[in-house]
Amino acid sequence: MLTLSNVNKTYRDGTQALKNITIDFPTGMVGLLGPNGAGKSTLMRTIAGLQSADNGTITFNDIDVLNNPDELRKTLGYLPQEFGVYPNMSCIALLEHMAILKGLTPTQRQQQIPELLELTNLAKSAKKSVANFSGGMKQRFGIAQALLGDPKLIIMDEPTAGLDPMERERLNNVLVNISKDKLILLSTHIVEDVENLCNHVALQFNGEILVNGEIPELLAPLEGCVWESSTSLDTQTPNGENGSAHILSKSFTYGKPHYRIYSEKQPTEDASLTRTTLQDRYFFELALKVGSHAN
Ligand SMILES: Nc1ncnc2c1ncn2[C@@H]1O[C@H](COP(=O)(O)OP(=O)(O)OP(=O)(O)O)[C@@H](O)[C@H]1O
Repeated sequence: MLTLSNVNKTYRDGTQALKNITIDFPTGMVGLLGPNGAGKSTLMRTIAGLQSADNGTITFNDIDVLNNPDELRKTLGYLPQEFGVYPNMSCIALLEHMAILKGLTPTQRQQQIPELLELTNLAKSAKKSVANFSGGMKQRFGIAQALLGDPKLIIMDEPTAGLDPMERERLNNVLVNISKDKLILLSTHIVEDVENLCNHVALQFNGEILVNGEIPELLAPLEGCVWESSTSLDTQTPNGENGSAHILSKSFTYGKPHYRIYSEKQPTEDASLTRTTLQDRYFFELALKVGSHAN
């Protein structure tokens, strides 16, 4: 269990990136979902002990993370948003090098490196230079290095960013296979990835955690109130006679608009009730904070 209590972070220019974050993350695959600038990377880097918090406490099992980041590092795997420039080394040589830096013994290295290459589907490319890998292969390499030493806490900052659909699917398969006895914290602004992979999710916005829980629990309050419609609402009716109604999202099908509307009663003539998705809850929470964005 990872526990954060009253964690705050304000950057030197006055940006308050974390506002009194108090949250528990259970074992398994956990999604941290939020728009650009929500504070996800700041939170991930702080949990990983890579930057300080102004105050508060973070514990992972019995480790006091903020006061003892070296202790956490022994059981941490971290996949940053940007890896920077890769040296011109083969995939296997670079993994070997990183394993040595992580303190793995020769026996552990001999056992783990081939296993990780298989798991991440890189065995056939082991002798190729990582610098020449495609974006998806680099992300899979990032996961392989994060898993060296069998860490119990794995932090992945936007692992699927910039990947094509096939590579995203490949990466998702790898992630599902490794999440058995570990806490994998995955930050993203792609709702679908969280819905596909995670049972537990925290929604972050403007430095705050808006809601946190198992996905079915988060969807329950909106059940029976999400409608699909090809027509928009005439006006937003936050407290109108017919109860509150607002547009959650607007998309297009073959060029025609398609609305998802939150409403306690049928909001338009052609509206039909539909299954609530995590995206609906996400937009519902954002609308409460900033107003509907989809008129
Ligand atoms: N080193 C820094 N100095 C000043 N402000 C920063 C710094 N790093 C991040 N910020 C600001 O803190 C806020 C949160 O940024 P952060 O990168 O943590 O968000 P994010 O949710 O990861 O965003 P994205 O999805 O775009 O990566 C933003 O307003 C950002 O501009």
